[in-house]
Amino acid sequence: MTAPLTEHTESRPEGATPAVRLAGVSKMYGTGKAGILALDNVDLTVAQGEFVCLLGASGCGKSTMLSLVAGLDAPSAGKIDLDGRRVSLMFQEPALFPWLTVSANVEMALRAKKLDKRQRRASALEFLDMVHLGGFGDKRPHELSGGMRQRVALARSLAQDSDVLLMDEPFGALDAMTRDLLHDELERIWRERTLAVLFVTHNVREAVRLGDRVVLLSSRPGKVVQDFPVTLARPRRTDSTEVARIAAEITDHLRTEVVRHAR
Ligand SMILES: Nc1ncnc2c1ncn2[C@@H]1O[C@H](COP(=O)(O)OP(=O)(O)OP(=O)(O)O)[C@@H](O)[C@H]1O
Repeated sequence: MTAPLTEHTESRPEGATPAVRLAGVSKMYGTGKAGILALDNVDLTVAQGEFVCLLGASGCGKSTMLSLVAGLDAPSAGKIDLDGRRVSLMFQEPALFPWLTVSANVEMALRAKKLDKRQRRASALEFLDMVHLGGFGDKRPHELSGGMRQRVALARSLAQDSDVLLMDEPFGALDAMTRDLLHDELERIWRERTLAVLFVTHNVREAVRLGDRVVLLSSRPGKVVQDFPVTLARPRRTDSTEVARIAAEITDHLRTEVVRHAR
């Protein structure tokens, strides 16, 4: 096993404003003998403007963590503090309404705002422009490619005006080329809007391509075991030797966690 890149001490930049704080968070599904402890005493902070990628074996509680931060479920113990920030969640499946146009799908996210119909439409088109889908507003989802549909989902997430973007393997179903393009777009938007991003992936290179930090969870119950700061200059390339080198080191640690679970 290679030496750790860093032990698990939080590598968040000093003085940065915390956007998401998990303190001693545990999640138990069910009770008694049949209960499943999905997360165990997790401490994690994501700063505003920080991009954090979460890696871990299948079933270690990554999606559980996102759903707790999104407020879809409550922790069994511990505290999650967002300090009033708005959160949006994006999944591997874009989950668009097939009977609505692309623009109307994004407009759905704008309904909470006090905008009239015309303003909503104009705003939706701006968000579609942001993800390079200007001109596709009147199409239906089935007329778009998988990558374009994920762009619509991203536009819809951004339209929610959130400060925190939670992404659960959002590009997992896409081909490598499309994924690369979406990495570039996501990185640009993240920077422009100073978002805090918590991004779940199984793809170690993707984590190193995107993350300011890569956080490794143990096998179930998920605990933060290591926190790898990635200080490579941006934009990075998934196929660069530097990304590959760091990804290989992190993969060694991930493999140790996966093997521990398999025993
Ligand atoms: N609603 C639920 N009820 C009961 N158990 C659940 C529920 N949601 C998740 N679990 C269990 O909690 C554990 C963590 O699941 P979770 O989906 O968070 O893991 P994950 O790391 O996202 O997995 P994967 O990488 O395979 O998507 C798993 O054992 C799962 O079976």
